[in-house]
Amino acid sequence: MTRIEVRGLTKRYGHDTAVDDLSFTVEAGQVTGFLGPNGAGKSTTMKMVLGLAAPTSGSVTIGGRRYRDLPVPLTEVGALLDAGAVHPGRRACDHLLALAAGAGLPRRRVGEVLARTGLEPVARRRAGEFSLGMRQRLGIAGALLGDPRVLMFDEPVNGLDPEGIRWIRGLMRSLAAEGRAVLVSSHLMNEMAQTADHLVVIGRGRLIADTSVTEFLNGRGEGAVLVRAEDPAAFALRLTAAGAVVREGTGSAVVVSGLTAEEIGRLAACHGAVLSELTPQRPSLEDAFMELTGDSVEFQGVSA
Ligand SMILES: Nc1ncnc2c1ncn2[C@@H]1O[C@H](COP(=O)(O)OP(=O)(O)OP(=O)(O)O)[C@@H](O)[C@H]1O
Repeated sequence: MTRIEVRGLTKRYGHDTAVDDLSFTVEAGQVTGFLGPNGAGKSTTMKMVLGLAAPTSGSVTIGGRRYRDLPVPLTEVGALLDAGAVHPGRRACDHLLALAAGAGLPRRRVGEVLARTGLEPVARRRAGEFSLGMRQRLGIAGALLGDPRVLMFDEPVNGLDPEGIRWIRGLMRSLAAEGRAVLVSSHLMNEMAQTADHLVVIGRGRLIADTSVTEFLNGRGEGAVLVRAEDPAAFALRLTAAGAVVREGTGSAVVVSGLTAEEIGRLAACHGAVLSELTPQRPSLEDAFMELTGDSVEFQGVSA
């Protein structure tokens, strides 16, 4: 099984450390979400996987070999780093034919990847006339050309409409189902939770979390509890006396932290309070992500 292995990877630009002693593995048959705020070092790491940037120290291998030691790289690893990197005057099919010829791949692969990415009807149009979604598909067609076992996509859903996003999600899932190792970067936790099996989270170049999505979702503790009581003011006093922190919610509801839903239910039963709602509020995925990466955000705005 071909996998990407990142070991002690470090990249410094002058005094700045973009990637800091990073180690993780991208397994075959899975979509691994590569998450981090802007400037976390995701693109730099991906460039090092592809030999486009040299590590200051550490190593990264694809199927046990460094990128530069791969005899025909396009057949081992495909990547979409920048969808804009196609000459605007080139027809989509000519762009792919040139890539195929350069890697010694048969011409039939061009037809196959055009079909897989839904670009057949526009194959003879120039890349400069393409929408962002079509350019993304063309970039992905190029990544798939050599039928590689490892695929990397840098922010593939950025700027896409819902249809484009759904298509990319489906494609990632099907590539993983074919046994390929798929690494996808994003700064959106919600997006990754819907697509990925595994998450590698980095901040300021360092590893923050390396976990399955299921583990991550289960590990998020119970947050506050939404409570709707017949007499909210009276029950709020009971809650505060029991050590809870009570905030106003929408309508007559209050948001309670410091007690579990079960404890609040018992308290209500004990005092004969009538509740019409008792709902644990799980912190959103984005909240959980912000909590994880909060200290490593490069530029923080000041809220009013
Ligand atoms: N060629 C370069 N020269 C100097 N600094 C660089 C270079 N490339 C990246 N950096 C710096 O390295 C850090 C990591 O950047 P990188 O683009 O890898 O982050 P990222 O996680 O991909 O961010 P984003 O989500 O914004 O694309 C940033 O502080 C960036 O300014």
